[in-house]
Amino acid sequence: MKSRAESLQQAIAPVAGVQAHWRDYLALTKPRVVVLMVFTAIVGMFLASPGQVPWVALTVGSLGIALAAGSAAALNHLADQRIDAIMARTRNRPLPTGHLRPLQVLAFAALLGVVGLGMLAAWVNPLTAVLTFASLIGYALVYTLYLKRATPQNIVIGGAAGAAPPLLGWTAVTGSVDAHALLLFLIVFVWTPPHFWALAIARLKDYERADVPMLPVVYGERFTRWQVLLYTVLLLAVSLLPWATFMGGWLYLAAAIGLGGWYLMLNIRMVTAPGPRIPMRSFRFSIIYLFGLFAALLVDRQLPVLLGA
Ligand code: HEM
Ligand SMILES: CC(C)=CCC/C(C)=C/CC/C(C)=C/COP(=O)(O)OP(=O)(O)O
Repeated sequence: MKSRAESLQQAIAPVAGVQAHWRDYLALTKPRVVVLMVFTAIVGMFLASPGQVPWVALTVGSLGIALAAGSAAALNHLADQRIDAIMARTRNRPLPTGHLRPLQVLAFAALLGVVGLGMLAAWVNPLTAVLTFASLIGYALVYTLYLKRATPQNIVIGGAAGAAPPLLGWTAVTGSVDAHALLLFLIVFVWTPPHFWALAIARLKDYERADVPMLPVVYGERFTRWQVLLYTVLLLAVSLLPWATFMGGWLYLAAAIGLGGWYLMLNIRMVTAPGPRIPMRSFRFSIIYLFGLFAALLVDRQLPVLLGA
């Protein structure tokens, strides 16, 4: 019979012959996703600030949000290890390959979560800490453990967690929720379904094999392609609201129309051209689109400063 210490030692030791590497820990945090999220948070901070962005919000706020999001992503790896081991796209992740053990992942997620939320509570403000905690729970528990396995609308509802960062950036500066902050949240919220469903179409076989009820698995590929197009039209309309409400100027409007027009054309081809090529292109472009749209908001706001006016 093993002692508790031996069992614990076995749970946190790497699988024989497989060395855990710092890259495995980095992979747990879904770094590229978190980078884009933090970028949207930083844009939220700039738009919330009438003058200079407060230094503490910018540095501690961004780091705290990044650590909390990384913690949520690590918990997603932990909860999804069975699914991840089945899908070709995810089977090389640190848990399915045995590079890391569940207890190591749990300890790492707890560390990131406590440090990130602690930083926000201590140096930013309680509202930002509470909303960030809600996003962490929303993604790691509500989306991953429940919605993802329960309903094809999983990412529509669960998308609220991923859409939170611009709102979190805003509250980090002002300490309160504002209609403009909710508008930034709405843009990412409406962007999420076409972002993800394009990938789900391209990786349909993976989701079927893992028995995850993603929209194309339950309602078929054709229906999902139309849903992607529908949300893209809605996104184009919603993306004009920052201009209509004077949060963005003409430069932003041009970017919203240009990027939105391109995304719309691509997703029209989504319903006219069969095969996985357009869905994969649409998924990749969704990332360029969101980055470009938020970059345009930032440049538009900072233009007078950049031009020295
Ligand atoms: C519930 C909402 C979301 C779902 C279900 C979702 C789903 C996914 C999936 C499955 C991938 C592929 C990951 C991989 O192959 O490793 C991905 C990639 C990505 N997502 Fe999302 N996403 C969501 C929200 C977001 C948000 C809010 C952002 C940023 C603001 C974002 C940014 C990205 C980026 C940058 C990538 C590319 C990552 C890479 O190349 O490694 N996603 N997303
Ligand atoms: C605190 C805060 C801002 C939290 C947000 C957390 C966060 C990192 C959200 C990311 C959304 C995402 C990549 C979902 C995919 O999960 P999936 O399980 O469907 O995809 P997978 O199959 O690639 O794991």
